[in-house]
Amino acid sequence: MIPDDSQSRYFTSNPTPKALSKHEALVREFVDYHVSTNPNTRIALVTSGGTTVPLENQTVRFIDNFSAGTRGATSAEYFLREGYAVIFLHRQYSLLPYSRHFSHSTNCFLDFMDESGDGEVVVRQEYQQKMRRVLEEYQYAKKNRLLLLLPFTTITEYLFELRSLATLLQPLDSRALFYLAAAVSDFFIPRERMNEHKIQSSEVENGKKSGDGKQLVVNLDPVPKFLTTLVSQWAPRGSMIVSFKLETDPSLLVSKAEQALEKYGHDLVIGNLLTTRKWEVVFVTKGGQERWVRVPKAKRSRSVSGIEELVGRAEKNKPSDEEVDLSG
Ligand SMILES: CC(C)(COP(=O)(O)O)[C@@H](O)C(=O)NCCC(=O)N[C@@H](CSSC[C@H](N)C(=O)O)C(=O)O
Repeated sequence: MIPDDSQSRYFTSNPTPKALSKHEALVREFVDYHVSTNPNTRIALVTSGGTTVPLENQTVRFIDNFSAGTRGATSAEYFLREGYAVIFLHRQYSLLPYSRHFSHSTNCFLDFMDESGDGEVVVRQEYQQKMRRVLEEYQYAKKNRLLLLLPFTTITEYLFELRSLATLLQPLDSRALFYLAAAVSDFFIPRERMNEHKIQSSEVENGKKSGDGKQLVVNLDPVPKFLTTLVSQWAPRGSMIVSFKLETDPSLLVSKAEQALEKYGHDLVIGNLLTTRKWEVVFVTKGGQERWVRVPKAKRSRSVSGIEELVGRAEKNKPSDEEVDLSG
């Protein structure tokens, strides 16, 4: 399928991200290393966090979204535990695998530390077991080069990276898996309509930036639908592609997930609602099958990634039918 004009135009009218060539070199080395050390190696490209839409080329203001990267960071840990090597394409400064347990403002690492009797700084007794587990997994991933962290910020950086990384994973065929948990902007300002410099409030006040009143009017275009091209061109033949569908209206979720599956022709859509995303997801597959997966009420303080069942599906095509407890 030839990418439609809007997609081609998107890549030709937006500058290639400065970090792209460095990231491509890192991915080539990562893939070569794992394929040479284990020909059966499986690599998951996990995207995580929210993309921004700049309002000015020299960006002072941008449109962002709510995503903190919990889904992606949590799921990446499960992929690593399942033996995948993981390329973690994430929003810069969003949550990361392993450090997510201790980095957020609600989980500040200093709250896990204390001063021992002889003045040494130590991990408090009640956190020793958890910290040890996370530290061991982190050190194992690092020692075996299983986790490659690549940051993005804007929607443009994300889409350029997604196209390049998918193409670089081609040699892996069915050993590649795409887990698209990033919250991707649906609207953007085309470069030709983008202010170069900071929008001056004085321009808005004297009506230069709006129709009649003193509002700042911003006209956004829809981001071209790249999932089609990812599925039909960029991604390796036989790779498993999982996207997420986010809604706020429960009555839309399953049907929109089914429409996405129909439209893009990939393997699985994991649907989630903004308000309940941390403890329930719905797996929607071809043929309109839907399975809700929920974290039991008693464990809802921890996020759900849905990954065990997903990996089960990836490995065996279908998980067993019983309800699963997926507290992350
Ligand atoms: C972002 C969350 C909700 C996780 O939240 P945190 O744990 O706080 O990070 C994630 O689970 C999710 O739904 N991610 C996907 C959200 C999203 O943008 N989905 C797109 C589909 S994939 S983006 C592809 C693009 N729009 C296209 O169609 O080509 C959509 O709903 O439309």
